[in-house]
Amino acid sequence: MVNITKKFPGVIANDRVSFSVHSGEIHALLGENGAGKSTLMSVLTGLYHPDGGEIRIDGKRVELSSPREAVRKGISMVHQHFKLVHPFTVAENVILGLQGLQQVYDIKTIEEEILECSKRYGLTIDPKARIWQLSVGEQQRVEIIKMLFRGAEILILDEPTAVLTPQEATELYKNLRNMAGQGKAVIVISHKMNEVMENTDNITVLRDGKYVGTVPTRSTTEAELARMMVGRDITHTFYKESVATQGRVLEMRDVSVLGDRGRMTLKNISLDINGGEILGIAGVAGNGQKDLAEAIAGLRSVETGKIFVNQKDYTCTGCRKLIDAGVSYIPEDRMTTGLVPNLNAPENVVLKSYRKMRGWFINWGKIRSYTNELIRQFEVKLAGAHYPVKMMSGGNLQKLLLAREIESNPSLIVAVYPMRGLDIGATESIRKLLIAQRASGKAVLLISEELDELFELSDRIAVLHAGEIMGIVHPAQTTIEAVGLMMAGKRMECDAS
Ligand SMILES: Nc1ncnc2c1ncn2[C@@H]1O[C@H](COP(=O)(O)OP(=O)(O)OP(=O)(O)O)[C@@H](O)[C@H]1O
Repeated sequence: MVNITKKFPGVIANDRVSFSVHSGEIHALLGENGAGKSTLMSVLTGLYHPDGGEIRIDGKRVELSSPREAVRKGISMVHQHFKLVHPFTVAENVILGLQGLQQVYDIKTIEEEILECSKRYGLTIDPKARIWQLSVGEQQRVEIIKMLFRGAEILILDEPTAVLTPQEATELYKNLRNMAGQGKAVIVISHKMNEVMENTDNITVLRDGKYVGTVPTRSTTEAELARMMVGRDITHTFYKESVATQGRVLEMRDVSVLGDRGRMTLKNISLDINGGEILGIAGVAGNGQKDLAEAIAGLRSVETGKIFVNQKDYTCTGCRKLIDAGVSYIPEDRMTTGLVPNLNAPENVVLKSYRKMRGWFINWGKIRSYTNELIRQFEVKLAGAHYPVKMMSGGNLQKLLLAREIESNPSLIVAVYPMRGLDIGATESIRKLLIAQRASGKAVLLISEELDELFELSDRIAVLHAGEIMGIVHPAQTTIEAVGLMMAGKRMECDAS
């Protein structure tokens, strides 16, 4: 890609960016939220037409006028949000969108070819399984197989490990290395420095829509990369001082909850959080974390048991009452539960509080200046104040959501993977924000897959496995390995609840 420029109203998302990738390598694309990584890859996959610059494959200039054209030229991408049809089988999903629809596909042959492909690249999958039956890691394999089936030579993955367990992430990189070994060019967008350092060959850094440089992974350091990304040193400066805990803010007693498929996904959960305390929830994704957060936020009804907030019973009262009781909720799914994609930033900011405004009409002037203040304080980059938030970059969306929830002065913050998709600078500031909330007497429930993060931030950690709490531990009195065993189903005998 040579001197690629892509402009959106008010933003130059890519400003004469050049980028090359070679067959046989895994190449990381790094940059802060909003640096222009996804835009550059959207240009490469034919989704956006660049305003300037050119793309060459094997030295020859090409026009990628549509995603289909890019696929034809051997370029495919796995997006952060998978594009699979859940009631269909793996094989049916692989066929969807294949070229030459006039051709009749024999599903048996396709299934055999999928098995062959999965063996060749180590991507174990059952071609007959339906997507909804698969774990997130398996769904990602289907997306990769789809790319390979379309003859991809350049494979792009946007934050591929954000939704994976540490074991799945290791497995994924093993597979990607295998593909690179067979001559593919692999591009990975990632915010996880250690993962990039361990698994890639070269790293290209973008900053504010501009190309900063490309460095071989083995001759760089995390500190150098951080400098390239943000233009200054990033230091881990936050200090978690001890805070005298205050009254009990959340209390759950023997709570059981039904999941979407009618199974009990939370079984007899009892836990509590005091003001001035962060309770971490550890566990492999899909072990009841989502339902736990939804039950506390009032989005999922409780089958048995009780939920108290500030000593008042809020069992099954619904989410409005819980918002009024001071429960903030940062959901995993920021685009459908957290924000309304087609509304702009001020409209999203006021969504939960407009009812409390005085008078008959909404005071948009006041809301806009409040939004501007949030944007300044949380360093959110907007696509434009009047644009729907769906046009913002993933990390900036997350920051906007966090800004709304934290600034509503809650007594309890339920944060589900709040650092997911955030760059190092933003991760650091969100960590500091959570610590500051704790210092000001708020109770925080922090759900995360990153054990390091949970150990650093939490006062206590509850480990969820198959919808049950395996134990509650103090980070200073346990090890990551012990928590890992509990995540796999080992029950802790004496706990810190
Ligand atoms: N469709 C669009 N319309 C208007 N502006 C856009 C659009 N897509 C991206 N932008 C803007 O372009 C800039 C670059 O966004 P992009 O999504 O490429 O960043 P990114 O590096 O991928 O960020 P993240 O790490 O947060 O995903 C941002 O300022 C974003 O708001």
